Amino acid sequence: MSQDTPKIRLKGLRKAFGPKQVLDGVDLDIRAGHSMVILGGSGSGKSVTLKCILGLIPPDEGLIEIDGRDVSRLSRAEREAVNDRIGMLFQNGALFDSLPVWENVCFKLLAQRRISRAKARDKAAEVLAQVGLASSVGDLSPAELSGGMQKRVGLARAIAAEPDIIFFDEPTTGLDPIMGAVIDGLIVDCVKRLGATAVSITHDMASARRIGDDAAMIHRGQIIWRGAAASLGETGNAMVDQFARGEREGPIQMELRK
Ligand SMILES: Nc1ncnc2c1ncn2[C@@H]1O[C@H](COP(=O)(O)OP(=O)(O)OP(=O)(O)O)[C@@H](O)[C@H]1O
Repeated sequence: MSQDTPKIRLKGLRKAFGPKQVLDGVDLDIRAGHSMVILGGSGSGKSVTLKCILGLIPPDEGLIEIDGRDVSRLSRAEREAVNDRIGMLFQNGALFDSLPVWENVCFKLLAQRRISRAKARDKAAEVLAQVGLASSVGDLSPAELSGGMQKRVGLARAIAAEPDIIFFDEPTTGLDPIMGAVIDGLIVDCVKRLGATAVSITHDMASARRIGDDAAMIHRGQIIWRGAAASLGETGNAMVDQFARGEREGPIQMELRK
């Protein structure tokens, strides 16, 4: 594998649900060790793209490569081995209320018997510290935590198994702006510490600029732009700039009026 091989490559990805062509030839390279933010309107296919990469939805056509290897048609066992190297922070935290925080954090490691229960408590404390939480939080139930703390625990769980790819689904949704910025800072720190490749979906432009190196916009089932996340709002692409600035008037609205 050459140094230039993208960590993730999507080529000609197509997916329809009934008559609805959701992905219509998505091409996207995600650079190893970089953070990519995927933007797009509601229902544009961001989550479907993520689910295709995770192997949760089979694409109708196209290639999904991780480290240069096509992963779109793997056996279940092969797929699980790929997903072992992927961490995920879900939009709603998706913590198990029936388990204490420490078991949530080490869930994957425990399920795969990569760690004993005794060691998992120490491991959870270590990872909780990385997201700014005291080890005592490990003994609480997720239901006892604020939304911001739940996100931190979700982040701790996403990084505990030291994945080399991490997906972030709307990481700041539902948080106040300051907590959103705190979570973004933690995401950047954790991703850097692991040297991981990050892929995020977000509607929050401040967050996109903070956590992204690269950004790409999906529209009508295709990637219509990619560039530096820092340039969002001033990319020179009328659609992307309208979206990033949240303006009512512009090419995207004109299309809706048709
Ligand atoms: N399992 C499914 N069965 C049928 N249609 C689906 C399925 N999953 C997604 N869709 C449709 O695919 C389209 C894209 O959905 P997707 O969840 O990827 O949007 P999104 O870009 O993530 O939107 P949002 O920003 O609102 O979360 C939507 O019209 C949705 O209804």
